[in-house]
Amino acid sequence: MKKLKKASSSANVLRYLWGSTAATLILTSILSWWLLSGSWAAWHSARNNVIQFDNFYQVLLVSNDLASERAYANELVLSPQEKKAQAGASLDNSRQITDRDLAKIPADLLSPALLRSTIEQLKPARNKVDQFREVTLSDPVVAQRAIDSMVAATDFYHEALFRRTSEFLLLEPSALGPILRAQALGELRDATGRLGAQLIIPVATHTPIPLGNIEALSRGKERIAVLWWLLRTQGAEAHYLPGFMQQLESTRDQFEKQGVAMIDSLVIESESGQPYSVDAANFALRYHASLGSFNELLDTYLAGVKKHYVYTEQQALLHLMMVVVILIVLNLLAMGLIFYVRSRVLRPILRLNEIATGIIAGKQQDTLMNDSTAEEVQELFSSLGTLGDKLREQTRLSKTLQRQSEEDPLTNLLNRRAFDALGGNLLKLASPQQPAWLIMMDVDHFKSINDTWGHPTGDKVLVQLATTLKKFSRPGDVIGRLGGEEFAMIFCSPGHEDVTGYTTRIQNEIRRLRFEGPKGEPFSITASFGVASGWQQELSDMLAQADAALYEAKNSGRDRVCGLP
Ligand SMILES: Nc1nc2c(ncn2[C@@H]2O[C@H](COP(=O)(O)OP(=O)(O)OP(=O)(O)O)[C@@H](O)[C@H]2O)c(=O)[nH]1
Repeated sequence: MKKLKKASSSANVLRYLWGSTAATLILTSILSWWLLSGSWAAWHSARNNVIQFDNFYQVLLVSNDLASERAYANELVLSPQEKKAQAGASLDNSRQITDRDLAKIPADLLSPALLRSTIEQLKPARNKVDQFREVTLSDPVVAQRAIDSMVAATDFYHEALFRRTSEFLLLEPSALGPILRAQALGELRDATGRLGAQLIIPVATHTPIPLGNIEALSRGKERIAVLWWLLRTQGAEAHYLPGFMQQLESTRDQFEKQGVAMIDSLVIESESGQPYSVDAANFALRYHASLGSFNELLDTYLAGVKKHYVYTEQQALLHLMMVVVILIVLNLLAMGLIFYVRSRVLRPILRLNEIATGIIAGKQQDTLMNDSTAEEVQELFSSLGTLGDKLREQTRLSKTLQRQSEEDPLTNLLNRRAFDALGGNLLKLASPQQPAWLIMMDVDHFKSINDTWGHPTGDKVLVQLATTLKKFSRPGDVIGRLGGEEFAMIFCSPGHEDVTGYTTRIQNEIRRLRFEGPKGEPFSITASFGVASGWQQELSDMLAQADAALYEAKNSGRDRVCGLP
C-alpha cells in the first residue's frame, strides 16, 4: 500500500510538471499574443501612415505643379515679344515637371480614367496658352479663355484630389491632421495663384477690374484667411517640425507685403480711375515671385511629415522586433528552465526516492547517476550511496553481534540464553494433540576423555556431536548446547513413538561415531538422554523434568534414554 502511494506521488510530480509546462506555454502564448498584437498594430499603423502619406504626397505634388504651371502660363500670355522665348522655355520646363509627376501617380491612387480625363482637360488648355508663344496679348477675351481653361483643368484635378483625401482619411484616421494641413497648404498655393489671375487681363488691357473679379478677389482673400487660420492649428507636427511655424509666418509676411499689397494698390488704382502703376508682364512676374516661398513651404511640410512617419515606422519596427526577440528569449528560458528542472533535478530526485526506498527494504542499490544531473543532486546521490553502504555494514555487524550473542562459539548451536528464548516460544505453540518434547543429552564420562586425550580432542567430540544432532533435526527444531558436554533439543510431535525412534537413531549414531586421540588412538563414546513432554507450562519446569530423567539415565548405568512414556 505504501509502495503504491510512493509510485503514484512520483507520477503526480511529473504530471504537475507537465501541467505547469502546459500552463506556462498557454500563459506565455497569451502574453506574447497580447504584447505582439499591440506592437504589431503600432507598427502597422505607422507603416500605413508612411504609405498613405507617400501616396498623398504624389497626388498633392501634381496639384502644386499645376498651380506653378498656371503661373508660368500667365507669364507667357502676358510677356512682351522679346521675352516670349524665355517665358516659353520656363513654361515648357514647368509642364515637363507636371507631366513627370502625373506619370508617377500609381493607377490605384487615381484611376486611369480620371488621369486620362485630367490630361484631356489639360491638353486644350495648354493649346490655348500656346497661342501666345508667338503673339502678344491683343484680345483680352482670348487671353482670359486661355487662363480660365488652365484654371478649369486644375479644378478638375482638385476634385479628384478631394475625393482621394477623404478616402485616405477613412483608411488611416490617425493621419487626419497632417493630411488636412498638407492639403490646406496645396489649397493655399492654388488660392494665392488664382487671386493674381483676377487682375491679369484688366492690367494687360488697361481696363478697370470688373465687379465679378473684385468679388472673386474678396472670396479668394477670405479663402486664404481661412487657410492661414487652419494652418496655424498645429498638431503633433509642432514637435518634429519646429521651424515650420516661423517659415509659415515669413511666407505669409512676404505674400502680404508683396503679392497682396500689389493687388490692393491695383484695385485702388482701378477704382479711382488712375492708370495702373505696373504693366501686365511685370505684374505677372512680380506676383509669381511673391508665391515662390509657398512651394518651399509645402515641400518643407511634406518632407518633414514624411520623415517623421518614416522615423515612427522604424521605431515601431524596432520595438516590434525587440518584443519578438524578448518573447522568444523568455519562452526559450522558460522551456529551458522546465526541462532543466525535469531532467537534472526532478528525475534524479525521483530516482533518489527509489534508491532510498530500496535501501529501506535492504536491497543493494545502484547509485550511478547521469553526468548532467545538477551538482547538488549529485552530492545527494553520493551521500545516499555512502549512507546505503554504512547501513549495510551496520546491518551486517548487528547480525554478527546478534548471532554471537545467541550462538555457542564452539559448536555454532544456540547458547543457553537463545535456547531458553526460542524453546519458550516453541513451547507456547504446543497443544495436547501436538505436545512439546524436550530431550537433554549428556556425554558419558566426558571428563575422562579430556583427561585421557586432552581438551582439544574433547572439543572435537563436542563439535562432532553438534553436527550429529543437526543432521537428525528437522526444520523448526530448537537445538542448543546448555553448557559443558550437555545438549538439548525441543520440538513438537504428536506421539512418543516418533520421539522414541528419533532418540534411538541419535543414540545409535553416537555409538557409531569414531574418534582419534592426538596420536591416532581410536576411541568411541556414548551419551545418556533424559526426555520430558508437555504443553502450557514453563520451559524451566520441562528442563527440570528432563534433567531428572537424565539423572536417572546416568545413575542407572548411562548410555540409555529415560523419561519416555
Ligand atoms: N574439552 C572440553 N571440555 C569441557 C568443556 N566444557 C566442560 N568440559 C569438561 O567436561 C567435563 C564434565 O565432567 P563431569 O561433569 O564430571 O561429567 P562426566 O565426566 O561426563 O561424567 P558423567 O556426566 O557423570 O558421565 C569437565 O571435565 C569439564 O572440564 C569444553 O567446552 N570443552
